[in-house]
Amino acid sequence: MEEPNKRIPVTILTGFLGSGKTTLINYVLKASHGKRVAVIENEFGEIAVDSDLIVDAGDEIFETQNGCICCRVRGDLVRILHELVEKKQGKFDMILLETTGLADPGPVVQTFFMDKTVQDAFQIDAIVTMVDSKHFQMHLDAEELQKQIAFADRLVLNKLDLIPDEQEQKTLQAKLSAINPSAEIIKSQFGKVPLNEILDVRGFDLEKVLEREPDFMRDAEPCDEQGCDNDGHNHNHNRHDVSVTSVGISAPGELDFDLLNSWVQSLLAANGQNIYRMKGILNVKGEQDRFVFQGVHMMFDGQQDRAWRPDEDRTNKLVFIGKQLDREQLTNSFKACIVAS
Ligand SMILES: Nc1nc2c(ncn2[C@@H]2O[C@H](COP(=O)(O)OP(=O)(O)OP(=O)(O)O)[C@@H](O)[C@H]2O)c(=O)[nH]1
Repeated sequence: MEEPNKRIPVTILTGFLGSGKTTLINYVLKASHGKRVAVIENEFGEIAVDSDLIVDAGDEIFETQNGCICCRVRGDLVRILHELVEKKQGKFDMILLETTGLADPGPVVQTFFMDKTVQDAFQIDAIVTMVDSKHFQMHLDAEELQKQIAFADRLVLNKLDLIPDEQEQKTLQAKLSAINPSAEIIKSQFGKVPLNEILDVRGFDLEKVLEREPDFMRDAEPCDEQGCDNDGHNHNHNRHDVSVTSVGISAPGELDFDLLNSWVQSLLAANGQNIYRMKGILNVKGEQDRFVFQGVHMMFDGQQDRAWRPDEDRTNKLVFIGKQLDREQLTNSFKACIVAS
């Protein structure tokens, strides 16, 4: 076995839907730390847009198949890690692994201890959990969120611009500490954190996990479900709250900006509580730039991003994640914003 310090550190970045994981990744990629970073992206939604939202900083982005790596596509994570060992050895100093907003970090961690090639090549540096200070209390009954907080070595209390009151910030910190007293809490706005507090911190300790959950590694049993695409490692097919679903829309055409605006307003007024997350890259008529569309519950942000590349496919791509999503209604009402050609 190689020396532990020769193994590539992996930062597992977790956090509920829309908490700011991709924003933090972009901050890390743009910062001057001199490290070569490989990013592994895992998305829950039917259509993947995160890899298109990551800045092009010359780093490599690997996308797992859609579906959560904590269950359905765990084998795909192992495949990517093997590829990194076989073809990319010596090309990266660290890995940032972004899990879906609904991931249970436990099985993701197990993956790093169940395969010899992976175990010899990688070492979990820390589990960093992003917490949306504006919305996390709405989801505290979600088991996924509780596990993300409980597993964290570092908790990044993000979006503090939305909670300016210091007393309120302290109350939020106390709530997090009640769930996980040992994780250090780092305050943040738009993912801006001192990088030496989240990277290369040697914060992960399997012994600590085993103290908390003695059966943690014993849970790893082969799956014998027919048709399962997992490579034999443990996972629970009912791990997620099944009432949370995703609707993806992929539609060519140019959008009328005013119609788009009214559509978003009425959508949020009618369904804001149930739409946990929406995001997309849109083609607005008359614009040379991509329009990036982001929503977390009632908070919506739409802005122009970089220019479309000449050979780029301008198909509108968007995804909704939430409860009681009406696919037909969402798709038809969105398509009504496309300008007739
Ligand atoms: N006001 C405010 N908005 C933020 C902050 N950090 C991120 N956001 C916004 O929150 C939205 C979601 O951010 P992302 O970084 O995409 O969140 P995520 O955790 O990667 O989302 P998923 O991967 O879809 O779960 C975006 O519109 C961001 O611009 C912050 O500190 N303050």
